[in-house]
Amino acid sequence: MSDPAIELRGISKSFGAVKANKDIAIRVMPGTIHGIIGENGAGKSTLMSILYGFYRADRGEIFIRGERTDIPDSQAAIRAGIGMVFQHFKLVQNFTVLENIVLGAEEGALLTTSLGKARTLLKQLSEDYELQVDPDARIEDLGVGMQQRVEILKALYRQADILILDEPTGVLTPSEADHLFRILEGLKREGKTIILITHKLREIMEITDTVSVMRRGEMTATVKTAETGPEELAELMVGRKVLLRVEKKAAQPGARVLEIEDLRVVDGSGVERLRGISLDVRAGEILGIAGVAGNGQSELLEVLGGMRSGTGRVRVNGDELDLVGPRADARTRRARGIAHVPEDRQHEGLIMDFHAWENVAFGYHADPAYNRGLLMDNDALRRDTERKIAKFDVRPADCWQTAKNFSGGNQQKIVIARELERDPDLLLVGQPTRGVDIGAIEFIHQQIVALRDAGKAILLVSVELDEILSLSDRIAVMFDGRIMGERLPSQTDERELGLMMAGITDTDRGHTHAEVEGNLAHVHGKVG
Ligand SMILES: Nc1ncnc2c1ncn2[C@@H]1O[C@H](COP(=O)(O)OP(=O)(O)OP(=O)(O)O)[C@@H](O)[C@H]1O
Repeated sequence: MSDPAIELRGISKSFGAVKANKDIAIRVMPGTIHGIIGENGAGKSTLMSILYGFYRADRGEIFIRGERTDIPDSQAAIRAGIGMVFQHFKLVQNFTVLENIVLGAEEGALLTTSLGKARTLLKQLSEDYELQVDPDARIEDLGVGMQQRVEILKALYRQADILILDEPTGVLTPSEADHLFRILEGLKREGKTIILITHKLREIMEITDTVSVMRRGEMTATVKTAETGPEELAELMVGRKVLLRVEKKAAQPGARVLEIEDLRVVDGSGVERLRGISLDVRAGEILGIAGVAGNGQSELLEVLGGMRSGTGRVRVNGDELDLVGPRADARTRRARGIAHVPEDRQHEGLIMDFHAWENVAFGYHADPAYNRGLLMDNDALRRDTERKIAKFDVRPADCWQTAKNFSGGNQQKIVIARELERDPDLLLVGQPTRGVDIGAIEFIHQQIVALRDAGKAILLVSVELDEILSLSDRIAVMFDGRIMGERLPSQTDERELGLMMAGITDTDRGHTHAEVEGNLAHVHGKVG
């Protein structure tokens, strides 16, 4: 039997008191796709960062193709044939594809000669692996799916034969994700080794050969994918049975809480992002907005949350909201009973250098419960944060930890805890479970349903059709700044929603698959 492509022995890494990796052992065989799953904060990204030379392990050894290898930095990882495709791409936005690919891998002083050679090699790689991209396109003009292809090409150009992908499908449309999987299968056939980190068990079942489970810093199990199933994996990850479907009673919709008429938003470059949205959400109801990212869903949440201005009419509990001017801000919205979980937690949901408790305190400054005369009652705020952190199982449960040092999923839990615990009349929630593990997804979904059952109105935006279909009482599909139509979850399916998301309605069915793909590519091209 051949040596493992990667073998880690006894890898440990601590950040202060947090033991992110404890005595990890794993063997990844060449020519296989090896999945790594685990709860938020289990230590997956830390382990991959050690393998890619971003962090140094406190202890332990790395063997690449049977040879003990020291990986002090990412140059050493690249020399060892390891490539990494990040969640947040590291491409230079105003460079072309070709320039990005050669960047850092230039051969000599004469960049022009190497650009010529690079172009030939790039063309070859694109053909071999179904990774077509225009070498002269600027990154800023490409959609996320294309940018990801560039990242993969960049690794292949550097002759990586081990590829690490950290949650690669989080930002992709379903058809882009399918394409990515075909690429990964192709790479595997060529003998490459792939490590795939994902929270989506469906992807693990579909594409991996072997799957390893991390739990609280330890590698707790490695199983053959063919010999397991989603329920068993969920239990291995979380240590208990997890409900993979949302359990909820039929909705009991009451009065209209949110009423929107002809809402329009024009962005900074004069492009109309919302082109006359009309919809309403009742008390005790979840309205899900399905759509490919970039079709106006973000602008909808932002204008309702008081983060950008618009025109049209919006009423909450019968009272008109200002859409421009000083009273169109987030603070006024909060006072009107609106809570907002923004889609982009790192930029809009949290201040990354602030402590957890300070982040949980946002928006509560005017609350008499936390005021002591003219000053904030910080002790009361911290006690309150401790309660919320415990309830939402944020790990580590430390209100003095800075936001940036929590794992991605735990950052999301902090924002969700803050906003859901406001007990709002209207909850605006964007991508509530992005990057969140299945145990936490179950919990967050239960909390959203509980809020609905308490008679609150919920406007949910998600690119995950599963989530939209299982949580929503009604679904509206957005395309190109408009509502394409509404459906009841029981009367539709992923296929119909997928077509509507590509701008195709019942009346113009009969489009070919290529036209739908073309439409989607068009949407992406515009979004960049
Ligand atoms: N630079 C850092 N400083 C302090 N603590 C850190 C740092 N990086 C990670 N941690 C902690 O190490 C633990 C493991 O985090 P890691 O990001 O590896 O988890 P993960 O399994 O990738 O989680 P997720 O699924 O949420 O991305 C967490 O408790 C996290 O808070």
